[in-house]
Amino acid sequence: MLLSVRDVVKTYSTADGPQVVLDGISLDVKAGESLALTGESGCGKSTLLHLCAGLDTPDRGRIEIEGTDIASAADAERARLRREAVGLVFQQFNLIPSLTVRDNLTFHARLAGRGVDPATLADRLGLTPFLDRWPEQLSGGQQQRVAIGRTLAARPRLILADEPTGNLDEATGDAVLETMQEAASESGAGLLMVTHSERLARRMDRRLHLRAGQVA
Ligand SMILES: Nc1ncnc2c1ncn2[C@@H]1O[C@H](COP(=O)(O)OP(=O)(O)OP(=O)(O)O)[C@@H](O)[C@H]1O
Repeated sequence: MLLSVRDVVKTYSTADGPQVVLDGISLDVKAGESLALTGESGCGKSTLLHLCAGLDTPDRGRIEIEGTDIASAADAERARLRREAVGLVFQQFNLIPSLTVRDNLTFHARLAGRGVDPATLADRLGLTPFLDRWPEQLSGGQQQRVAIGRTLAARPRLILADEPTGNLDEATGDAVLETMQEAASESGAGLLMVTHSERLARRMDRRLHLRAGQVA
C-alpha cells in the first residue's frame, strides 16, 4: 500500500484543555488512486495531511508510506521518504523568492535527482508567459500553479495537497486538477487532496468526509 493510516489519534493542548482533533482515523491510498478529503472548517483535514507528510507525529496509531511507519522511522529514513516519495502542495506556496519561475519549477526535481523540462510543465499549467518572472511578480493563483508544478516536476509517488486549487477560479482550478490527475496517472502516483469543493471532490476516484474527528 502506498499510504496506510491506521487508528490515528491527534490531540492538541489548548488553553481550554486537550482538544482531540483526530479520533481514530483510518484510510488507504493506493498507487494511481485519487482521494478527496472533505469536511467543514476546523475538522482536522490539514492536521491529517501534516501527519501523513511526517511534519508532525500522531499520539497513537500508525502512518505508513510504502510500508515504512514515518512516525517511528529514523530521521534519515523519514527525510529520504519525504524527499523521494512524497510531494507536498500546501496552502502556503513556499516559493523561493530569489529564483525565477523557471528555476522554482525545476528546483525540487533537481534535488530529487530528476531532470525536468520546465517548458512542458509551464505549458500544461498555463505558466509559459511567466517563466522569467520572480514569484513576487505573480498573482496568488499564478504562484499556486508554480507550487503545484514544482511538486509534480519531482514525480512524487504520493502527492499530498491541501486545497491546491483554493486560490484559482473555477475553470483554472478544474484545469489544474486535471493536470495533477494526469501527472499522477502517468507516473502511477497516489493523490490525497483536501478540498472544500464538492464539484472537485466528485471528480476524484474516492472521497472521505471527516466529522468530529472521525471518518463520517
Ligand atoms: N498547533 C495547534 N495547536 C492547537 N490547536 C490547533 C493547532 N493546529 C490546529 N489546531 C486546531 O485543530 C483543529 C483542526 O485544525 P485543521 O487546520 O486541521 O482543520 P482543517 O479541517 O484543515 O480546517 P480548514 O478547512 O479551515 O483549513 C482546529 O480546531 C484548529 O483550531
